[in-house]
Amino acid sequence: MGGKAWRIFLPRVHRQYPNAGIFGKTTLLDWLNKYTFPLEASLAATDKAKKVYARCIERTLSHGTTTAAYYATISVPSTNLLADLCLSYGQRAFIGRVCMDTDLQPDWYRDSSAESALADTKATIAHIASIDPTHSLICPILTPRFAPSCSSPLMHSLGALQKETNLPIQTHLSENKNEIELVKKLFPDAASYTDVYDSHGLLCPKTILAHAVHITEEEAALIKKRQAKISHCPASNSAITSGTAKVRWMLERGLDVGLGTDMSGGYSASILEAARQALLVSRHVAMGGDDKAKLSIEEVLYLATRGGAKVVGLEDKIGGFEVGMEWDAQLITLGSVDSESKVDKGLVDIFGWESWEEKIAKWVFNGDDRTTGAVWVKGRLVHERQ
Ligand SMILES: O=c1[nH]c(=O)c2nc[nH]c2[nH]1
Repeated sequence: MGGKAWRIFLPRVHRQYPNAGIFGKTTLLDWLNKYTFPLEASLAATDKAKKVYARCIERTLSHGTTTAAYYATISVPSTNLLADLCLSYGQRAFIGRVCMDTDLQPDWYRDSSAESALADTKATIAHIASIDPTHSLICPILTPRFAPSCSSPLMHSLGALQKETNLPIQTHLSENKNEIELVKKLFPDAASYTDVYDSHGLLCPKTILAHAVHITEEEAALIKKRQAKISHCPASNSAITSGTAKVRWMLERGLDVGLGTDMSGGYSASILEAARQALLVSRHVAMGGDDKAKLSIEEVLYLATRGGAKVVGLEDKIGGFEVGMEWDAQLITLGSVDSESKVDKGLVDIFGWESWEEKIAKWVFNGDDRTTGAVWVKGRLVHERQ
């Protein structure tokens, strides 16, 4: 496979990158309080944020991630810094200044009001307009963290801003059962968790809903009707014990699904790892009695490439090799075992008798950043393995 190129996208990353792998036995709500809010708050210090974000971008590029949707933090300077860094490294990115104004989060890490959250969101939008006016590489993304984090006025104002600007939106949906119970308590009049977003004008074709592990038939129908998109985050869903999302079930209902690493709920910066985990989680769903739930290698690679491109609304530009698309690609190099059984430097042992499909399968299960030789975004070489 050396000399061939393959594309990979990453529709979702968090700013909690330094916590990758640190989650203990927590689940979503205690994980947020114990690990996530303290780290995010600390990134208001721009020298620390610079170190963290630069490494995160280098790391995701080294794994072949040409496009990322980032949840930054509530801090405008450090969110703007993330946008600057993505632009200078050449990574295509959606940059979200996180909105969260309720007392779910501690007073030392939350927006002081819906008005200030909106004003700070606009400040980041203005900054990105100043560095990339046509959003050719960097685009703002409206980011209400999740329903329990946001007051109704804040969600309404972000819904109105979306209508005014046509910018994309990202948020979390139905990740964990305790979270769903909390949403029911906080929004007793809503028909469902998904309906909370819909009734605030936040569900549209440009909405990326992360997780959606426990959505009901009615919620799937509403997501389909609004043409909102789903980011499946299998590593995170397992790591913080959220549940097994039923991706086959989503696809059968015509939903658009891509993959997310969701660091640091997820432990890895690699979208290839997310593809692997999506395949394995689908087998856990199958073990629950639905054998057709299993996803194939082709299907998880679709989710990681064209699926992800559609989730971020760039399916006409990236995700495939059609004439007229932009050159976002990675070069993948496998190993080879020679006749004396000496192994070359490659990571994946190819003996020479494997079919093309078998080589791809070996790569999916055994590859990592060492098999990513080079990465291009919009034709620019943004990573080369030394
Ligand atoms: O995976 C997640 N990461 C987060 O930061 C978050 N916040 C709310 N819900 C969340 N889920």
